Amino acid sequence: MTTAIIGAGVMGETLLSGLVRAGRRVDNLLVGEKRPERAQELEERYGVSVVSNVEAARKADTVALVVKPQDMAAVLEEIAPELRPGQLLVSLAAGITTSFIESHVPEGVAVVRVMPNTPALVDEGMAAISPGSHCDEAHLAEAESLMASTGRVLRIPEKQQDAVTAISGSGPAYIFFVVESMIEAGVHLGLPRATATELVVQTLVGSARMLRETGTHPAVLREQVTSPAGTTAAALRELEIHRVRAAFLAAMEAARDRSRALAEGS
Ligand SMILES: NC(=O)C1=CN([C@@H]2O[C@H](COP(=O)(O)OP(=O)(O)OC[C@H]3O[C@@H](n4cnc5c(N)ncnc54)[C@H](O)[C@@H]3O)[C@@H](O)[C@H]2O)C=CC1
Ligand SMILES: O=C(O)[C@@H]1CCC=N1
Repeated sequence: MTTAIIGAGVMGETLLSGLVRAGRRVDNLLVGEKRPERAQELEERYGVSVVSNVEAARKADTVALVVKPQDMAAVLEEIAPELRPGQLLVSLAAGITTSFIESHVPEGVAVVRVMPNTPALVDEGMAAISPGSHCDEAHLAEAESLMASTGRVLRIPEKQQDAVTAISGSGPAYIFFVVESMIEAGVHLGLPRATATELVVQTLVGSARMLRETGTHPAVLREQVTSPAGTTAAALRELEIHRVRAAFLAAMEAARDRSRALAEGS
């Protein structure tokens, strides 16, 4: 089975590196990438063949589309003449619907929409997948196995994809923003930057493992840290005064709305 990745930027390389780590032979992988210097970098780093999009589409059983949503129509128009019924297109682009892709390719080409995230780079990715209308169980299983090489995979109805994009697709950026803010706060409180960074990163990793390994509700875990009239209660009161919970809700609604707008080409 040959897999092609068209668009090898941040997310395309994340997928490529995951497939290589998972033991996929590079002679079963092809890459289509517009920027020549980037193509050369990937050939040197992975020993993978970078070919034209047309050749990638002709030779591959599965084609992963990892270009920006705004570039999707042009790529589909370019590769459509090479595509055949039964072939699988896996789109990782935010906002782009399976019906949009199906309307640009020959009848019978199977389409799966995926929302991945960058922790896939360390095999801790979260991907949500949804089938298009010509997609059978084998196609969905193939997309699932592609994404399982870099983390967890959830099957979801496509109508949930914009919300998923707002939560787990963009999610790592919110976490990194919180981490950055806590490190800066540590520096303001007089800690050396390296000390603040180690404290925050280990606190994040430890808290994440507690959530996963205990299965306890986050509110309960938070209460366990919050001593009566203690330091944590003082800090949490400030977060509530500054409406941080409401800000998270507004931020994720904005991301969901942006994902919907990308579907309309804006
Ligand atoms: N970066 C992230 O955290 C996530 C990104 N995505 C989705 O992944 C897709 C790619 O995003 P990034 O990797 O962040 O963007 P990027 O800009 O890093 O990568 C896009 C790549 O596509 C290439 N490209 C553009 N037009 C092309 C064409 N006609 N033929 C071949 N290659 C072409 C560009 O040269 C670039 O290397 C987007 O649709 C985005 O919505 C989804 C989830 C998370
Ligand atoms: O910001 C974006 O549009 C992409 C999709 C999800 C994460 N990054």
